Amino acid sequence: MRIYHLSAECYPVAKIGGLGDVVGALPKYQNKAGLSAAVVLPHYDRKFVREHQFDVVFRATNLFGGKRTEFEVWKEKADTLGFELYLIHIPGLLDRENIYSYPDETEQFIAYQLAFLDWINWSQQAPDIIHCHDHHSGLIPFMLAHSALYKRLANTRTVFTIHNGQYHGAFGWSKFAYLPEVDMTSTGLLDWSNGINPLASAVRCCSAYTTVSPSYMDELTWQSNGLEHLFQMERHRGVGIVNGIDTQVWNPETDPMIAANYSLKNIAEGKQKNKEALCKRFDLDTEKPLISFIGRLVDDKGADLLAEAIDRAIEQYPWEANFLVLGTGDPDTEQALDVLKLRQTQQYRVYIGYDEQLSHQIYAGSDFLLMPSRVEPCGLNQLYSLRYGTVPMVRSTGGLKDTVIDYGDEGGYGIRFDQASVRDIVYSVGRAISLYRDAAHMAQLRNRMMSLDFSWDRSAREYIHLYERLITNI
Ligand SMILES: Nc1ncnc2c1ncn2[C@@H]1O[C@H](COP(=O)(O)OP(=O)(O)O[C@H]2O[C@H](CO)[C@@H](O)[C@H](O)[C@H]2O)[C@@H](O)[C@H]1O
Repeated sequence: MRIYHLSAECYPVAKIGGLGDVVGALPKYQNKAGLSAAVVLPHYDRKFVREHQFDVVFRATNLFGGKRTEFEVWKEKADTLGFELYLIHIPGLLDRENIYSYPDETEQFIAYQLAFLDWINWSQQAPDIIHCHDHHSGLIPFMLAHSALYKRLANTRTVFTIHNGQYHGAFGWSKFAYLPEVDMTSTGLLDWSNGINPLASAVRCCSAYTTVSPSYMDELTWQSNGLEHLFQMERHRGVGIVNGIDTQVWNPETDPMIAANYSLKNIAEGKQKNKEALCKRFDLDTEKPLISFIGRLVDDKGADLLAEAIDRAIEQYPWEANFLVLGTGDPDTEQALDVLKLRQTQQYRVYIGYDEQLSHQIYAGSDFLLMPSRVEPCGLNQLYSLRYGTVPMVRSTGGLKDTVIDYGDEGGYGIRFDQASVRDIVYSVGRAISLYRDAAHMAQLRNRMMSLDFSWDRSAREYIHLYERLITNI
């Protein structure tokens, strides 16, 4: 079975968040299971691309917004990632460094999707499945189904995975001219609230759509930034599949980015060494429990609550816990967290920026990982923290609800709270401090967490079942 994954991100080529992790891992596990899965990204002028060799496997010219546009498809020569990696290269449009936020982002992603379809259409290779991730490739199901240009691909099925339903990639009808010739009677399938909405269109036109956890499938029906009605109508066509983690990249036993490797056999010693290294770097004492946050500093992650919650927790539990934040995002939140340093000089540290290595060190060296998310389609941080024996402290929402059981419940291992509020966070910090004081209980929980299996093997199989079902329905 041949599958192409289309996405804006893929670790380690281009990653901003969890989307990159998933697209960098799922295809690898699908190939391990006997499929032929490849990833197609826009071309970015980034470190990985500069440091690896590529062949140009296809070159053509198409019409884009009435203009003849040259594009190339590059393939990474050595397949170093465990899957074939293709880049769509369009001079002047898809040859830049950043992944997002250019003023012509809409044109960039439309051009990427068109070039991909033209490539597989003209080179006469119809895959079994095109698996689109988030709105950046959300127009493909529509174009495939409603443009006569792609009739040759009639037997190809499309799967659309929603990693974040808050962002739709919507744009005005004035840009309709960038799309290829389509059946004009079907253009209603592009529209939502008088604009072209790639996410809504993908949900309506794909063969099946998925969310990255079952709970998030339900949440979209009442919280999806204006698409609630659509998700209520289409609910029966959706499947929730919890993300896995790449256990090769995220493995405390072999992870080259952390201070000391450890496994189930020497958890206490391994955690201690990593905590010492991390605390040394940030000038924190190792006696207190270390509660950390890693992530994009946006309201969906509850990042706007952090500064006040940490400030209050330190006031309420003086000298009882240390806090460390790693993140980048909204300027106001960055500033609030930065300014807090001046007020809380002993028990709080922050690193504003993106640092992959530091994130590994924090998963390994912290005692608790805080995730006060308002919205969390799946969440990977809690899965990484479990793998590294760090207790996740999560708000009960989306995938966090599906993957973390409170330590007060049978078989539990994490700390859960109901509201994304300063009060609930501070209360959970109190629970973390009490738990930390009970060394035997902590040791038992660490054992339990590190024995859990959230690898991609299981979730990759669920995607394969879905593909098989779609293919046999042809
Ligand atoms: N400043 C920083 N420095 C270093 N590393 C950083 C970092 N900020 C974030 N990261 C890393 O980025 C990833 C974040 O992944 P998440 O799944 O938690 O969130 P995200 O919202 O990006 O993903 C969306 O897609 C994923 C994948 O489906 C869903 O799990 C999730 O719920 C959804 O919101 C982790 O690997 C984390 O370590």
